[in-house]
Formats: sequence, structure tokens, C-alpha cells
Amino acid sequence: MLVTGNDILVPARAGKYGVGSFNTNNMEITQAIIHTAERLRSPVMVQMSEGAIKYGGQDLANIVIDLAERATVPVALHLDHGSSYESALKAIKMGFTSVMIDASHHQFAENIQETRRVVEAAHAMGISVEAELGRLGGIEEHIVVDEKDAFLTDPEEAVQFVEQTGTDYLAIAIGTSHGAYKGKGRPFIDHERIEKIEKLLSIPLVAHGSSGVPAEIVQRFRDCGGEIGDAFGIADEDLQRATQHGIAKVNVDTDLRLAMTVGVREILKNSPKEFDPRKIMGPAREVMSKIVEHKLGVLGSVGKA
Ligand SMILES: O=C(COP(=O)(O)O)N(O)CCCCO
Ligand code: NA
Ligand SMILES: [Zn+2]
Repeated sequence: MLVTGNDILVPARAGKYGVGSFNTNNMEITQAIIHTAERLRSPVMVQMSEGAIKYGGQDLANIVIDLAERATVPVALHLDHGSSYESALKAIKMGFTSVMIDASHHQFAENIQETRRVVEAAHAMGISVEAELGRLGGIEEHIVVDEKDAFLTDPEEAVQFVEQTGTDYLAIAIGTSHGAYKGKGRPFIDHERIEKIEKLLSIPLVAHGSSGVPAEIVQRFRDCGGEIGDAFGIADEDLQRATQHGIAKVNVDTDLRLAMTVGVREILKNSPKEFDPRKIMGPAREVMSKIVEHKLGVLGSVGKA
């Protein structure tokens, strides 16, 4: 069933498990996410970035909404990294049941102002809101945040921010970053910081940049002609530990991008005569489903629906 973000994340925080929030850009990715969650009796969130909305529009949103409505587990449709009040409201009009307003690149006061506007409007329509305080490293789709500007979330500031905005859940910067290159080896996750924030805030916390970038997928990507450098993601045990300390929503995009591409590349490489779209996208859907299954296992959400 299609529900709001709060319907999924409040129980997750209380139950000390994480809920995967997976980015989608087409039907097969959406199916891999929702069908796997159903099979494993897991709540799940499907998210679309502004780039995905530009790419697939209401057509793609309707695929997600229809699968979510018919799903036998709770599913929310979430706007990822909404960059403005207008963008958040447009998403709600499209049928989204959770929206992020990412004003984390602004000064503290502006972030509060922008976030509060969205919270008031979204709450008036019964929609949940995610906001962000602190900056991840890596490339946030519309912002390049280089190392020196990336700063981790201050626990005391987070308390003020939540009190003054009313946001339902909060994305915190705790060492993760977007993309396939999260560190020179295992990225440093500031568990002390997470545990400080956990004690001060009772709302669900959000970890962005939570792809694991599994070595096996990276190797398969290279073996079928993909070019990728020294790719590292967040370690399963770091993610698992974070879900025991307040992290309830866990954003994953890169792993599904890599998985879909591996599926397609392997077919095109090994079956050069193949040009049936179902034979090309079907195996890619399988590779993605396995990635979703692994992630739900790490997050502890299996059987929670
Ligand atoms: O936090 C994430 C996902 O991060 P990751 O790149 O680790 O999958 N997102 O918000 C997805 C969009 C960012 C570009 O990938
Ligand atoms: Na988000
Ligand atoms: Zn993100």
C-alpha cells in the first residue's frame, strides 16, 4: 500500500531497523525494488531525484504509485534532494508521499527558513518531510561539495534545527558521500556523532550515500567493459551499526545504477546477437533484485511488514 514516509520511518526508528530508500529511473528498477520488498515482507521507500522527474515525469511517478498502491507491503514515494519549495510542492501534486527539501548548502538560518516553509505546506497536505543539516562530501547531484567545505552535522545545531523547522526526519552528514568513490578504502563513519545525535533527537535519522559498492559488482562491471576507478562504498557493518542508533532511512542509488549496467553490459557482451529488450532488461532486473535483497538484509527490515 502507498503510505507516507512517517508511516514507514517512525516504526523503523522505534524498531531499530533501517528502511532502504532506493532511487528509480525506470520500470525495471521500480519492479526490482518493490517486488523484492514484497517477497521479503519489508517496508521500502522508492525515491526520485529531480533528474529522474525530468527524465520520466508523471509517467514514471505513476508507475511507482501504481506498484506501491498494489504492493502487499508499505511503500512511500519520496522526492530525493528537492532543491526548492516549488519543487517539493510540484512533487506532492504529482502524488509523492514524502519530500526532501535539501537546503543544506545554505547558511543555517536560510536552511531553517526554506525547510519550515516546505514543512508547513507539506503537513497541510498530510505529507512527510526530510531535511538535511551538514554537507556530505562527494557530488550531490546539483552541488559539488569538495572536502574542505564538507562538514559533519553538529548535534546541538541539529536539535535547534528540528525544533525550528518541524521536519519529520533529518539527513545528517556523518562521513558518507554520494557516488562510487566514498573514500580511499573503507570510508570513515562517525559512529560517535551518530550516537550523540541519536540521544538528542527522537525523529528518524537519514543516511545518504549508503551504497555499499560491492567489490563483486565492481569486478563484473570491469569484466564486461565498464570503466571504474578505485570504487568503495559504506561497509555493511557500519550501516548495520548505524541502524541501531537512530538511522532509519538509508539512501541507495549507485548500487542499483551499477547493477543495472552490469546486467545490460553482460548480455550485450555475451550475446552479441541479442536485441530483444526483455532479454536485455530482464537479467538487469535480476541483478538489481539481488542487490536490493542484500541491502534489506543488512538493514534488518526483512519481515517487518
Ligand atoms: O544518498 C543518495 C544515494 O547515495 P549513493 O550514491 O551512495 O547510492 N542519494 O540521495 C541518491 C542521489 C545521489 C546520487 O547518487
Ligand atoms: Na532524500
Ligand atoms: Zn543523497
